[in-house]
Amino acid sequence: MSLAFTTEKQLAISAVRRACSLTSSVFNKLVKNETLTKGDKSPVTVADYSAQAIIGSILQRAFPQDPIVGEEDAAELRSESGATIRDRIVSLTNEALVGDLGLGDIAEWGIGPGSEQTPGQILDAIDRGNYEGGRTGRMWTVDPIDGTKGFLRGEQYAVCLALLVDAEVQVGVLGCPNLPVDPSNPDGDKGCLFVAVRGQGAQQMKLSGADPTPLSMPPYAPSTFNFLESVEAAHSSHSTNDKISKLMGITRPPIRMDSQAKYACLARGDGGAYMRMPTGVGYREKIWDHAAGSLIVEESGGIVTDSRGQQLDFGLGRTLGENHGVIACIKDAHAKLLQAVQQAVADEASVQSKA
Ligand SMILES: Nc1ncnc2c1ncn2[C@@H]1O[C@H](COP(=O)(O)O)[C@@H](O)[C@H]1OP(=O)(O)O
Ligand SMILES: [Mg+2]
Ligand SMILES: [Mg+2]
Ligand SMILES: [Mg+2]
Repeated sequence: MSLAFTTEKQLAISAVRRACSLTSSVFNKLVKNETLTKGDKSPVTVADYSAQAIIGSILQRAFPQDPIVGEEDAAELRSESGATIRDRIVSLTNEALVGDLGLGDIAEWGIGPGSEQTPGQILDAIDRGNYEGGRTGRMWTVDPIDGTKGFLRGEQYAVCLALLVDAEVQVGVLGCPNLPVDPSNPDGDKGCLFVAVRGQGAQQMKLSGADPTPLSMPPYAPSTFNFLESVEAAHSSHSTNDKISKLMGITRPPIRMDSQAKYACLARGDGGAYMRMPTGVGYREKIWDHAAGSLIVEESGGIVTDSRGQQLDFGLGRTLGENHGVIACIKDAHAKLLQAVQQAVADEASVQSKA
């Protein structure tokens, strides 16, 4: 019997790997005027656009019927002021597309020597990410660089791609170019790829595709349990985590890291929970920030819910809807953690109502 989603899994690995080699090489060459600030004040670089163009272009060739919910769009690049950055993105994308075929790559996906695209095709590949999402059918979701701030600091970031079918994540891939392959040797080789298919487990491999190893989360051990959380205090509430941590009796400090690399690290046994509690500014979490990572954690034996204990709903459109936070955790610690979360949320609400 052939396994479900074999082609989709291989394609997602190939696309993410190609995008990762681009982001790594751009990091070393990035110049100041290659970073723009978007309407919401967040940064976006030529690497974000080019990585989305690569993934969009490969998906277009392999699965032309599948819509894509992607973080970036090409509107700015189509404007007159976007000409310089557009030319750079076109040449970076083509450089990456024509790179030699690697393990599992298929030339029919529009990669390898001779696969150049026109500027118009490259902008269209980025704009394929404009799909609004929804509850039914197949769709991909892509975050070409998750944790752009981490990328710019030379720290953690992730290239993220997931396939959803009827609002359920079926395939998830995270490429983490700056993540140590062996967590016990932080100064050793860097560059990991994490992949999961629903019902088939999760694996870590090197970015080259070599050395696939199954992931399985360790059982709950109170003495080593701690939180993974954002570096940026504006993205999730450090102070709420601190209260939850005290209620749980956790003594180890949190591990701060940008991007969905937190899901990947949790899946391979770091910390014990990835906590993303809202900061109260009305921000809605995006589906591309959680689809791949949540499946990787679930397929490694973990559990992912919001702060009410409910499953994340990927069928609401481009966002996860009203923000009740995200809690990804070792399965047998989840009930205890949820109790502490609800206590902390109730305490915060009562302090606010008295203020
Ligand atoms: N106010 C906010 N609350 C939560 N997440 C945010 C907020 N602003 C931006 N983000 C998103 O958080 C993600 C990074 O998370 P982390 O802090 O865990 O690394 C990015 O996708 C980033 O979006 P963007 O890509 O638009 O910058
Ligand atoms: Mg961004
Ligand atoms: Mg991003
Ligand atoms: Mg993101």
